[in-house]
Amino acid sequence: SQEAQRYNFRFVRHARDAPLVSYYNYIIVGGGTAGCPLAATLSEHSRVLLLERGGLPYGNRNDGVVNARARVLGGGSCLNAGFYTRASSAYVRASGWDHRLVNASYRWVERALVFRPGVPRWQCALRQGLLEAGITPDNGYTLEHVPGTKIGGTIFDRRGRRHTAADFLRQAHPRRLTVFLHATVSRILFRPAEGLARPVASGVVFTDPLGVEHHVYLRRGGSKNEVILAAGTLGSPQLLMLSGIGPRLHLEKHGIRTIHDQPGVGQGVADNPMNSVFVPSPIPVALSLVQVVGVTRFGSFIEGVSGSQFGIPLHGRGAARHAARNFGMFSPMTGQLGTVPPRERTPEAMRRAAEVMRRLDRRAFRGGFILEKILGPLSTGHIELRSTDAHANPAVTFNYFRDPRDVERCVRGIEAIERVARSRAFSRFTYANHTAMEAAFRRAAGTAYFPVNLLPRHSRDTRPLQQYCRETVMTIWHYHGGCHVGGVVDRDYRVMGVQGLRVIDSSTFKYSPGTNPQATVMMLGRYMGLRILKERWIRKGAEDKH
Ligand SMILES: Cc1cc2nc3c(=O)[nH]c(=O)nc-3n(C[C@H](O)[C@H](O)[C@H](O)COP(=O)(O)OP(=O)(O)OC[C@H]3O[C@@H](n4cnc5c(N)ncnc54)[C@H](O)[C@@H]3O)c2cc1C
Repeated sequence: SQEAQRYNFRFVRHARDAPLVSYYNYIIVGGGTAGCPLAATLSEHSRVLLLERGGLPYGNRNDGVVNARARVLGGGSCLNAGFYTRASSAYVRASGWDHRLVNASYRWVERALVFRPGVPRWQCALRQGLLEAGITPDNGYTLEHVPGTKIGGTIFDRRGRRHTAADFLRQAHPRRLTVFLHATVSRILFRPAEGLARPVASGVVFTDPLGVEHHVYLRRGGSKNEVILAAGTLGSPQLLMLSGIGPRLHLEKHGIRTIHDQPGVGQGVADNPMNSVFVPSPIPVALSLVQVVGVTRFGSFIEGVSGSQFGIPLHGRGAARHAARNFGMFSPMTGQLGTVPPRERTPEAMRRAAEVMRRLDRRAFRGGFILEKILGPLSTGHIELRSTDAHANPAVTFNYFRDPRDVERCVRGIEAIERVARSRAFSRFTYANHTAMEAAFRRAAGTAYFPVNLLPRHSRDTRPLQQYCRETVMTIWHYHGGCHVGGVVDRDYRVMGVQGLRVIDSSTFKYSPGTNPQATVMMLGRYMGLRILKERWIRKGAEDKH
């Protein structure tokens, strides 16, 4: 695309043009939120290959809880809500990170793609409502994670244009970095270590869209050369297992030869439950994604998105025809709240879903969501292979709300949302006469046909808010874990029990950092890139002296 050309991305190529065999100092699997800053940083001094199964983001306009993950250069940063906010200093301390280097890495990220949002009225009302609801102090605009209410950063610029982790590649060394797109890595290669018990990663195999296998090896002679997985929470544990690193019994079930029996791979994955309340507005509401957050002291973070009728012209000719086909964020076809499961999206299912939506009162689409995400969470699950095909999604179980403390956090979050919705500050965006509005909605074809997840109803809890939390749980797409620090990787993100292999992405987190994770995922890519380069040069200096 023109944009890619403007950025001078001559090092980005299609996998079908890749040689069948090639050699690099670092092979990074996954050009996502962590992989791009990592590749840009490592290319400052070494030959780096970045392999991404998706395509370019530029020029592209377009358990029962339905979820999504990215397949594009830039990863999750290409489809997320764009909110940018750092981890708390307690999180940084607990992670054993170097505070100074963390701050320098956050600043590097922020110089490249973080903006201060222009806050529309609905978000201003949310902010004031949060303060009225007692989520204080008012911290103004800040990227820091602090209790109270604040405006955070965004990766959308003032013109509303999204910037993504792929933008970091503008800072890469253009002759030291090679990126292959549409390159799906199917396994990591190992060679037996001479005289050592631990197997050594020696390269990877990837397939191009024609199904041709390409082998990439680490250059020999450099003991610091490495394969680094940055394939995300679902991708990295999957690839470790496909390569023989994981729970032995599970690998044997799929006929995979065990390279290293590692029971922690795929364990401890978590997805912060998100529950939201749609607040219908008597007046049209401008589109806004997350800009404001209330950081409560009871372990719940409150945010909002508004103007869900985006894509529907509010006035003018063609508005009705357009509205009949487009439900914006609710769209069964494309919207993040589309509730027809991806595999069931047949034309007939889509037609039925659209029909139900068409019967709803148009006013049902005017307003905004106030949502809450819980800290942690304490409920965790696991990832398992479904097959040995690297293109197939693994099976993921998050066990939402298994730990009752998660439910209580949700309940307190929903109570806070109710206070915000009833606040004086929010009054122009809510109906004074709630009962009349509810009756209008009930008449309009019934929202019962409009579930937000595929979970059974009324199964566990009879207390109304607890039940509301369980029944309306969605994802906020902040899933993490599966390759925990201390379980699968050590504090330097090296996979324990093997050599020459690290994992650097959201799969290493035990808890989701800050209120929203992308800032820290990007920071980690830069931070670990700098640390790996430093290790390399210290080592090289020592070797040069001998
Ligand atoms: C809809 C949505 C909304 C969100 N909103 C926000 C928000 O507002 N603020 C925020 O902070 N966070 C948000 N997040 C979360 C945030 O975007 C993620 O936590 C983050 O992107 C995870 O980064 P990652 O590097 O771990 O994985 P990813 O960014 O997903 O990168 C993994 C990459 O690896 C590639 N890959 C996987 N397997 C292979 C393979 N075998 N071979 C080659 N390539 C492979 C994938 O295609 C992908 O590009 C949101 C996420 C989503 C999905």
